[in-house]
Amino acid sequence: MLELQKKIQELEISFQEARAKQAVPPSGIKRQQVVIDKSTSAAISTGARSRTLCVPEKNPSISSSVSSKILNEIDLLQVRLSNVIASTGAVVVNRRRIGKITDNYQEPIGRGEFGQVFKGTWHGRKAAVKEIRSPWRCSTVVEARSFAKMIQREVEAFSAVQHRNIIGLLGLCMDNGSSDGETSIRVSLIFEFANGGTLFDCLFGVQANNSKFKLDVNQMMLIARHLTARLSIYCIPLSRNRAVQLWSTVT
Ligand SMILES: Nc1ncnc2c1ncn2[C@@H]1O[C@H](COP(=O)(O)OP(=O)(O)OP(=O)(O)O)[C@@H](O)[C@H]1O
Repeated sequence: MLELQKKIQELEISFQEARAKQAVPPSGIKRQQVVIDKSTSAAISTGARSRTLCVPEKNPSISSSVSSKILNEIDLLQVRLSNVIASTGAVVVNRRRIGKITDNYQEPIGRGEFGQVFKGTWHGRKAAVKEIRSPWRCSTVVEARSFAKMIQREVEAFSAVQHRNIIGLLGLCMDNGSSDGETSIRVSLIFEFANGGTLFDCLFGVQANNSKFKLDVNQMMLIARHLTARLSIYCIPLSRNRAVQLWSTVT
């Protein structure tokens, strides 16, 4: 009996020692906690480290598969956009070409809801390059898809409405603007340059009192007729101050 009690005591002691070892991590891991940074935490984080650094725990296998799905979305969008613009004469160019066209983004000329517009030169003529980045880091496939849909709608609208009074889409560039290991989508749209500014500016804004661009009632009616005739065919909703090429109509 005594023998059995001794054995049970020994077992309890070794069990407690084993529990104590599990609770205290080895010193090597403690040192790693100090040097760990946000960018590497996804690959090697444990619950304890994440709490120490307030970095949300990520499952490395899930995030890398999401990333590759987002990259697939980008590829798919590129194919879809190439198809959309195929019949318009617009072309797909690479990022280096955009740098050349805008002279490395030297001259910003405006800002819209989704990004900046830069002045550029396209085959010897003035152009405007609209830079659109996904407004959020596309960290989920759903986010990437919804951004891709928005871009596709914009490009489809410009490709469908081709008229001398509406600026034409000349080309586009699309790539993955990833940084810090996070994926974002970057799109550049190259447009004809609208010398007359926006239609809104011509009717009500800064251009309205400029004798070169000031419109009389007949010209306003003509523009309205041209626009409505074209838009009634396509029924595409355009934003209020969409840049409209008034140059040819006014001069
Ligand atoms: N083709 C162009 N030629 C000359 N200037 C342009 C052209 N496109 C845009 N701009 C300038 O850049 C500004 C921002 O244009 P952008 O199209 O981004 O804005 P937006 O009409 O508010 O569009 P969105 O709502 O889609 O962002 C315009 O107000 C205009 O001054």
